[in-house]
Order: sequence, then structure tokens, then C-alpha cells
Amino acid sequence: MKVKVCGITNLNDAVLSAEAGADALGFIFAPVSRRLVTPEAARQAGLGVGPAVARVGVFLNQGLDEVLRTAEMARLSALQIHGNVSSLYVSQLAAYYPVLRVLRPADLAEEAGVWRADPGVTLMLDAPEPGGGQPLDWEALKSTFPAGAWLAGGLGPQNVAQAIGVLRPAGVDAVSRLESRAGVKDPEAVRAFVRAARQANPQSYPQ
Ligand SMILES: O=C(O)c1ccccc1NCC(=O)[C@H](O)[C@H](O)COP(=O)(O)O
Repeated sequence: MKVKVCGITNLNDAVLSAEAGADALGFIFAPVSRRLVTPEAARQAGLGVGPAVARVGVFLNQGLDEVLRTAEMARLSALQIHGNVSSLYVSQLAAYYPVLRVLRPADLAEEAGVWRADPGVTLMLDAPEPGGGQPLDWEALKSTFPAGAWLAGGLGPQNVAQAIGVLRPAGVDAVSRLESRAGVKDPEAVRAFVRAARQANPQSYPQ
């Protein structure tokens, strides 16, 4: 199981997340976000932790050209795609980068099947308001949660083990509950989050 720490805006937070054991760092390029980062700052922070940690760019309803240009400038290794976008758009991006396609529970029935056989696209289930700190109803999702999908939405040190126990996601992702303020990590919360996720799923320790 993978652990992603999202909303990284600076090298310091990238290093502390990597040292805590995160597999992936998230850099948010959606202009609506309070954790908006420039491609230059993301490149510096992402490359600063070395090649073993994935650098995921987070986008919400942004044009194909803008996403690909930003990915190049920031030296991203994967894309996380939120919003109301077509499957053609997602598959065009997946031709260049591994994609985490973010769905809300209400979208599952319509879109989850589209990506079942596509190794370049991994699903992530998130709350309707990304970065809003609201947990999903894990029990209600139990029968429809897609195999191999990642989970986000209000996860933090206190509840990630329970969420993993219920849904057995392939990855977990969080931001709000790991911050001292928007865009700035709380080091203890980051360490506790990664530790709790690893302990809930001991097979997830990096080899
Ligand atoms: O976090 C944001 O500000 C944000 C804004 C626009 C699009 C995506 C955004 N975040 C994406 C993430 O990957 C978050 O980690 C995910 O939504 C979970 O957030 P939270 O519920 O706060 O842990």
C-alpha cells in the first residue's frame, strides 16, 4: 500500500514527508487551492528528495496543454486528475504519465468501469470537496470500492487505520489533517499519519 502526502509547497515539507516514509508527494496546481504551488517550487521540492519518491501533480478541470506544460516544468512523475473531465482527456494524459483519476462516490457507477483494464490509470476515491477534510462513509462504500483504488477524504493520523481496515485501499492520501495551516505541514501529524498507515498494513513498508 502506498502513502501520499499532498499539498507540498516547499522543500522543507517535502523532506520531512519523505523522511517520514511517504511514497508520494502531491503538488497542487489548481488555482482554487489554498495550497497552490508554482511549478518552480514544486520542481525544487520534488527533486530535492531524490528519485525514490513519486512527484504527483494535482489538477482540477485544467486544459490538457496547461497540465502537460506544468508537468514538464515541475518534473512530475505522475498526474492526479480531479473534476468533470472526459475519459478521452484522461486517456490522453495517461499516454504521457501514470494517472490517478479522482472520483467521488457518486461517480463510481458511471466511470469506474471505464478504467478497469487500463494499467495507466488508477482510481482514487475522494470527498466531493477536494482538500476539504471530510471523510467518506467507508462502510457504505465497502461493496463498491474498486480493487486497486486509492482512498482520500478527511484521512489523518486518528482515522487512517480504520479506513484501511474497512476498505483495504491500494494507497491513501491526505492533506488537511496534516497541516498546521494551509500549505504548511505539521511534522508530528505527517509522521503519525505515515506510521499509522504502515502499521495498519504491515506489507506496505518499502522494500
Ligand atoms: O487540497 C486542495 O486544496 C485541493 C484543491 C483542488 C483540487 C485538489 C485538492 N487536493 C487534492 C488532494 O489530493 C487531497 O489530498 C485530497 O482531496 C484529500 O484532502 P483532505 O480531505 O483534506 O485530506
